[in-house]
Order: sequence, then C-alpha cells, then structure tokens
Amino acid sequence: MKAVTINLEQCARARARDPLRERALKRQLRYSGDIMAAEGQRVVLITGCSSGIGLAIAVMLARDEMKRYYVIGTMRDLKRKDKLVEAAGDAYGKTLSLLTLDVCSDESVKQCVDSIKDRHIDILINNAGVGLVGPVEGLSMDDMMKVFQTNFFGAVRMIKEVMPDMKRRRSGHIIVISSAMGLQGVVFNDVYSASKFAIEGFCESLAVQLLKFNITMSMIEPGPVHTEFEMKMFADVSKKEYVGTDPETLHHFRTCYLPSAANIFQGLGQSPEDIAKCTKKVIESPQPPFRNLTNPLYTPIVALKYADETGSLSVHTFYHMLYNLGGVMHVSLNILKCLSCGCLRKRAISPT
Ligand SMILES: NC(=O)C1=CN([C@@H]2O[C@H](COP(=O)(O)OP(=O)(O)OC[C@H]3O[C@@H](n4cnc5c(N)ncnc54)[C@H](OP(=O)(O)O)[C@@H]3O)[C@@H](O)[C@H]2O)C=CC1
Ligand SMILES: CC1=C(/C=C/C(C)=C/C=C/C(C)=C/C=O)C(C)(C)CCC1
Repeated sequence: MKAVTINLEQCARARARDPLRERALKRQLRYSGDIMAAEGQRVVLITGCSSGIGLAIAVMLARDEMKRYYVIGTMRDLKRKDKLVEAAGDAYGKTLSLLTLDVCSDESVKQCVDSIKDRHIDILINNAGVGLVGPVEGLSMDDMMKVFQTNFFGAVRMIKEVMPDMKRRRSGHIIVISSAMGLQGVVFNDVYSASKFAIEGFCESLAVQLLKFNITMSMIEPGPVHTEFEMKMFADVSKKEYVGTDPETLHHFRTCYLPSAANIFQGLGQSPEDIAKCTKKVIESPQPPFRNLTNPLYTPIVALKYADETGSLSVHTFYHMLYNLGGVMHVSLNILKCLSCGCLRKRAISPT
C-alpha cells in the first residue's frame, strides 16, 4: 500500500496551481489539525504519550516502515512533548501529530475528538494511567479517587466518546494498557490493582456486544516496566509518611515490600519498547486475543489464580514470598526465570 502524507501548506500550493487537484486531494485525505492522513492509513489515537509506554507505542507505530498508521499522540500538557518529538524524528509532522487531551476532563476529550476529521479513529489506545502504592490506611481518599478517575473513568470516558462512531462505521479496535495487576492483585497496591480490575471487568463485559459491531477489544497486561511510573512510585514513597498507619504495617511495607518490589522491577522489568512491540503485534494480528500478557517471566504469578479457583494458593504463595522469602527474592525470581525458559524441566529429565 502506498501511503502519502500531506499537510495544509501542500494543499494550498496545489490550490494555487489547480483547484480541481486540491479538491481531489481533500477528498482523498482525512486531516487532523493541519496534517492529513492518507487514505488507507489507520488513524490511531493514543492517550498519555508524554513518556513511557504511550510514547514508545506512538513512536513505533508512527515509524512503521510501510507507513500504515497515522498516529495522533495525545498528552494533557503539550509542554511535555519534546521527548516524543525527538524520539519520533522525521515521522513527526508526517505520520505523527500531537493534540492535547486530559482523560479526566469531559471537555478536553470531546474537544480533542471533535478536532479530528470526521471524528474518525480506527484504533483507540487507552494508555494514560497513574500508580499508587502504600498501606491503605495511610493513603488519602483524594489520591485513591485520582487513581480511579484516571485509570478507570479516564478509559471509560475515552471509550464512550469514540465507540459510537466506531459502531456506526462497524469497524474499530479498542486497546487498553491494563496491567498484570488487573488480573492478580499485589500486596500494598490495593487501590491501583482495583482500578485495573475495574477496567478489566468493564472491557470484558463490553467486548461481547462490540463483536456484533465488528469492533475488537484487546487488553495489554504488562508486569513491571521501566518507565517514569517506577520512578514516580519510588519518589512518592520516599516523600509520603502514610499518617495513620501503625508502625508494624509501615515496617512490613518499607522493609519487606519495597525491597522485594525493587528486586522484581530489576529482575523482571521490561522496556516500554517491549510493550510497544507486543501492542503492535496485537494490532496487526488477524484475530487479536482479548488478553495479552507481555512478560513470560511474570505469567506464573498470574497463573496461580487459575491453578486454584479458591484463591488460597495465590494468597498463601505471595504471603510466603513476601514475608519468608523476601530476603532471598532474587532466588525466587531466578526460579521463575528457569521455569519460564524450561531449563529446570530439562535438568529434571537429564540431571548432570
Ligand atoms: N510501568 C509499569 O510498571 C506498568 C505500567 N502499566 C500501565 O501503563 C500505562 C502507562 O504507564 P507508564 O508508561 O508506565 O508510566 P508513565 O508515568 O511514564 O506514563 C503515564 C502517562 O499517563 C499520562 N497521564 C496521567 N494522567 C493523565 C491524564 N489525566 N490525562 C492524560 N494523560 C495522563 C502521563 O502524563 P503526564 O506526563 O502529564 O503526567 C504520562 O504520559 C498506565 O496505564 C500504567 O498503569 C501497566 C503495567 C506496568
Ligand atoms: C512484592 C511481591 C510481589 C510484587 C510484584 C510487583 C511489585 C509487581 C509489579 C507490577 C507492576 C508495577 C504492574 C503495573 O501495572 C509478587 C511478585 C506478587 C510476589 C509477592 C511479593
């Protein structure tokens, strides 16, 4: 497929030379702001592109060799655009344009979608999200609400705005950057995990009726990923005092959980590009799966819940890992790695 990207300046030049050609160009091209996507290109809108996973997906799709995507990278504050613009290189202004969008604001979401020609979005990627860790009794209700406002209602607001047009066109793909924590809760991540469980339940329900309209829904489920999310989490923890938390709980959080979490990020952490690659594969799959775990090393942690429907196996295993094996977390992680690569099984068959 030959994809052409053109901007309004080029259109104006065409008008000066030949008004008929300009009209033909305009018919042929959809535009967002002053930049147009060529016919045949799929318009992708991504939320939260100022850093991390959103930025990596925007760059990977905008730099697609066959120029199959026209990416609208959005962020709540365009002053934070430099990292994305630099990473996108010459794709910026051709297959990537930027728009302001705050997923927590009805007005911002509507204004952004209205500014896109025909409100035409083929692929919506709900990526914007915030984390929150710490003992529940030490967190403010405001902080907890912000997590749900962004991770759950933010994605719901986007879907509500974009889905009716997709239904009318009987085509579209809605992707949510959820989390492995949306499938299996993690100690001291109670509220964050709940926000991801919430969006999982919402999407799992919606996916069924969307099929009738030829709209696909896909969840991307990363484990730990090295992004600003990780840095913000550790910075936040060092600032917060978790007022109202008893010393024993605080001790468990600071001396058992935090070092284990740091080990887990170090031992199992993926790069944002890994998540972008997985997301692109899902987009390009002829039959995209609903759930997509990105990290084979983290999969056993999620699989525990499917091995025992009572939930006791995961609760007790995590208890043991946190309170008894915390000091040797690296050993547990190495066992997880060996289970995933298969070397333990090989050694069991032919011990040396
Ligand atoms: N990193 C990890 O370990 C994992 C992350 N995830 C999920 O991946 C997604 C991306 O996170 P990640 O890249 O890691 O973290 P980052 O902190 O690097 O990126 C989060 C992005 O979301 C944006 N954002 C936050 N609030 C809003 C809002 N109200 N409106 C629009 N954008 C907003 C941030 O923008 P701003 O710059 O303005 O703050 C930023 O661009 C999140 O949904 C997260 O839950 C899932 C599993 C693991
Ligand atoms: C401490 C601890 C764990 C921590 C897991 C972590 C810290 C996962 C982080 C995932 C992220 C950051 C997802 C983002 O959406 C385990 C492995 C459950 C085992 C029990 C002890």
